[in-house]
Amino acid sequence: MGEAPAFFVDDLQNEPLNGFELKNGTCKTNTTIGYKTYVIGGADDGTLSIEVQIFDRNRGEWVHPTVHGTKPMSCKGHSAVLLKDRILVLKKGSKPDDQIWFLEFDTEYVRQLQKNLGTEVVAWSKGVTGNAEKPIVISGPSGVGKGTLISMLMKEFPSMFGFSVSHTTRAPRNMEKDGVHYHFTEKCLMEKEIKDGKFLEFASVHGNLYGTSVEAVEVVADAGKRCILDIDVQGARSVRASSLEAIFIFICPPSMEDLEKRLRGRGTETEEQVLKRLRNAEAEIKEGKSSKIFDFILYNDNLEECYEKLKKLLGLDGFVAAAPKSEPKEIILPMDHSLSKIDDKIIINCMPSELDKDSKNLIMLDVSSLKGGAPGRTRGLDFQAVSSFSECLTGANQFS
Ligand SMILES: Nc1ncnc2c1ncn2[C@@H]1O[C@H](COP(=O)(O)OP(=O)(O)OP(=O)(O)O)[C@@H](O)[C@H]1O
Ligand SMILES: Nc1nc2c(ncn2[C@@H]2O[C@H](COP(=O)(O)O)[C@@H](O)[C@H]2O)c(=O)[nH]1
Repeated sequence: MGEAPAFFVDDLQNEPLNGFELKNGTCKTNTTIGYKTYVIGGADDGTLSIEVQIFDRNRGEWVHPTVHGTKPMSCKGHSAVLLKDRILVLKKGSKPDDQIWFLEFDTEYVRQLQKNLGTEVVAWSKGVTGNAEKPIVISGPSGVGKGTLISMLMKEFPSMFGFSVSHTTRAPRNMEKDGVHYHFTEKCLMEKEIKDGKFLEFASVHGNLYGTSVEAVEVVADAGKRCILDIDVQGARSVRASSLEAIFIFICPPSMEDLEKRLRGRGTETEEQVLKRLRNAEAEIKEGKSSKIFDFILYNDNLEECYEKLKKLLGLDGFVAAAPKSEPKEIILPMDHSLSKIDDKIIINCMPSELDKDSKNLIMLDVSSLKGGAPGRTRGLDFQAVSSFSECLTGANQFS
């Protein structure tokens, strides 16, 4: 706390409008919520970095918040709009997939962090159009055939599913590739990243640390695919308790003897590791069958039959691959724009030149169905091009 020489207290005490750019050239915006003013932006050193400072009006002093989530890259300026629990930040002159960001100040995630850390916290999350399909969590004892079933699904439906690449501290097996099968990492590094909030879940499994990073799940959804997680029962329990809505499937072996045969047959573990995995399997099967974590239990006796059942419960039996999905809507926000807000709709006035004044010059950004947020993406944004403010209220014209 204390001084923040790059910012101008006088400007703030004159109470400029929310989202107003404080000073030409510095490209900062300020947004006042109660007695706090959130100042977003940075000094113009060629590229404008996006920093966050809070001015506490009661105390008359600056607060340097703990900033979580992935921070937006520098840009040529931005606009800011106050929403219920976050500030919408529109970056100017950025690529379509990098122009909408949210600075969360009162979401569940931020409130929890504030409670744990006892400091002022804000968190960044990137805005994404459209929604992600519910991820699929697949659990079961080691050697039951989870990986085999997932590979079959990914091979038959390559454009539909994507695999969540976990982090692990175990050593790679012969054919395993870093970044494909796992992100192979060091224990101390993974522990630090867990502390930094980068993981959706993690667990100690058979003597090694495994975990699903938030990013691992988000990149699959960014690619328009449905994410599949292959994680143990502890991890499934953590995901069940998280805000991620998913379908939970437990794969059971027909018998312990079959499981042992499969594990030994795979030939990837030492005798000591095989015994450890088999010991853990008994407790996992008990929990998988009895706990309320899983929506479905599948017995993997005959592989083909089990695969057919898996496809059936995912609604894929008799599925004929459809034409590829249309590309997501892409718009580029012009540098020169002004903003208005009507309920959950942000109207971006693109200020057309005289030459193209007949064209639609308003973009409506609908923020009524936002989902998710830090430490992942904020999804559910929708754009429409409109030609008048009254059209924004009816939402008649789809952006094309
Ligand atoms: N229904 C089945 N019948 C016989 N063998 C099977 C069946 N399903 C899988 N297997 C074989 O069992 C072995 C273990 O399968 P897989 O590696 O898919 O297990 P997993 O559950 O992913 O294990 P882990 O959790 O250790 O990664 C493999 O050699 C695989 O070919
Ligand atoms: N909780 C988590 N468990 C995970 C994750 N990734 C894999 N696993 C589970 O670990 C065991 C062993 O896997 P192996 O590749 O060493 O045979 C298996 O049950 C996996 O499901 C994770 O990110 N989190």
